[in-house]
Amino acid sequence: MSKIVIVEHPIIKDYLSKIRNKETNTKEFRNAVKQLSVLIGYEATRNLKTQNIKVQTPLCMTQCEELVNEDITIVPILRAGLGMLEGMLELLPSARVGHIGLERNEETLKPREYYFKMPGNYETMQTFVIDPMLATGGSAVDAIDKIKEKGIKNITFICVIAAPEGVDRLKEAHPDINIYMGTLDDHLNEKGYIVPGLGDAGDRIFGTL
Ligand SMILES: O=P(O)(O)OC[C@H]1O[C@H](OP(=O)(O)OP(=O)(O)O)[C@H](O)[C@@H]1O
Ligand SMILES: O=c1cc[nH]c(=O)[nH]1
Ligand SMILES: [Mg+2]
Repeated sequence: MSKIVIVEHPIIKDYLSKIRNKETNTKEFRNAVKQLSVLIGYEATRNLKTQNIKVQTPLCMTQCEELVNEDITIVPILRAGLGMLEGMLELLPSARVGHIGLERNEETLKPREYYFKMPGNYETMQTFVIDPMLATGGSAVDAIDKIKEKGIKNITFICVIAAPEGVDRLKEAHPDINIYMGTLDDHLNEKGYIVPGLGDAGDRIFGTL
């Protein structure tokens, strides 16, 4: 069963109000998405393994914990997922990066794949798939289908805003995937946009309005 986590925090709420606001410019929008990625990603990486190490402080030897050097890959769904990459790499600076290019057809709302590149060691790899928006869920389901085809099993999906329709579709298609989000919105409109949402995340991150 999928674990569905809405990461509740006053700083997340504050950044969400910035990205929802249609007056927020590209620079501020990009920065807010990056900060949200760090805050949501922090929670999504809570179960990473640590190992004991001894550290000499200026006063004495002490027992500490460091991250186990696991094979971690962050997978942004292009384009908008790229807006979350910098924040995730701040948390996991040694992670590798895979890319999946998907674009929703405005009429059918079905995603079209135009790029796919994943680093190797699929059996042991732990992946974090990132995309600010989970709307119908079509893009996330397709991206995770493709990742699983490579034999990758350990997958977490992280988004900023999700619609109930997308969460239901993703957890039904991939019940083994945990989903982390900054907020769960109300519904999708007739054009497949999340309401209240923020509009088109890719356009707002890259200034292609
Ligand atoms: O859940 P879904 O209904 O599939 O919608 C969500 C997808 O739509 C957006 O990407 P878009 O297709 O606009 O591409 P872009 O990132 O290049 O703007 C968003 O970043 C997701 O990938
Ligand atoms: O509201 C939405 C839905 C899909 N993609 C977006 O960027 N925004
Ligand atoms: Mg878009």
